[in-house]
Amino acid sequence: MQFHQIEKRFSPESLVLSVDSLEISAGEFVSLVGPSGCGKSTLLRLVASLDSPTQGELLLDDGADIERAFVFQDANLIPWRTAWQNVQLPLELRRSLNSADRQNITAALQLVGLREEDFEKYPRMLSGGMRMRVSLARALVTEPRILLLDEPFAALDDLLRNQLNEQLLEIWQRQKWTGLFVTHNVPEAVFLSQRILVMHARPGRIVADLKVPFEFPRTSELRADPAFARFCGEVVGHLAGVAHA
Ligand SMILES: Nc1ncnc2c1ncn2[C@@H]1O[C@H](COP(=O)(O)OP(=O)(O)OP(=O)(O)O)[C@@H](O)[C@H]1O
Repeated sequence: MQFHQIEKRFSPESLVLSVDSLEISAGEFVSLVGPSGCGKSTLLRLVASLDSPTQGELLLDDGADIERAFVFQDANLIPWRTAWQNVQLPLELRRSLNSADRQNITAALQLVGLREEDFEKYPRMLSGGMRMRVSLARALVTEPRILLLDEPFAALDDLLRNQLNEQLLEIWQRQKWTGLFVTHNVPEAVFLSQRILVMHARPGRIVADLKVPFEFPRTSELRADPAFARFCGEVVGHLAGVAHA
């Protein structure tokens, strides 16, 4: 994925996002961190083609038709559909379901850690963490090559967030989609990513592009490693630089 001289304005006088040059390799896991309003969600929406740049060129590998899926902070499940039926939705919007689709729905729900007894439950019967798992399964069932995640775990407690981070990484290592992950949580960005883009507001732009120096697979022990804390400190330093710039 390549950004060339990208600008996004919602009105002529307000430059919301400006990215001169950025390249993200296929299969890379990249996090975006930065203060509120610096354009993180806008950048994701441009990649998803939910919005278009005012200027510049955004090239996606395999062209504009590349399969993309979005996961938001709110699970956005349909209340009158079961977990299984929610995951079914993006497939049924495209075609009538075949038996391979049915297997894929079950596989996606299992992949995110849902038990079979939960498949037939309605969203109100599921915990916040389980709802987010269903939301993730609904994105994965379309077999995206690019997965866009906008603060998906922000509403969850730390323990659950850590657990979902570990599971998300396992899934990524198996499927190797390109991951773009927005978070305000620096340890989460460090734990998940190969690379962190630190952004600055007004206009939104990338001020640091940091390679995360930890090998995969990553396990929960990494969070207790002093090198992990040091690197988080480095990212926070860049953010603080952003805050005081
Ligand atoms: N549809 C829109 N119309 C007008 N302005 C918009 C629109 N969408 C976003 N903006 C503005 O663009 C800027 C960037 O918004 P964006 O949501 O991308 O920031 P963000 O970094 O994701 O913020 P947060 O961390 O708070 O979610 C903000 O000033 C916002 O008000």
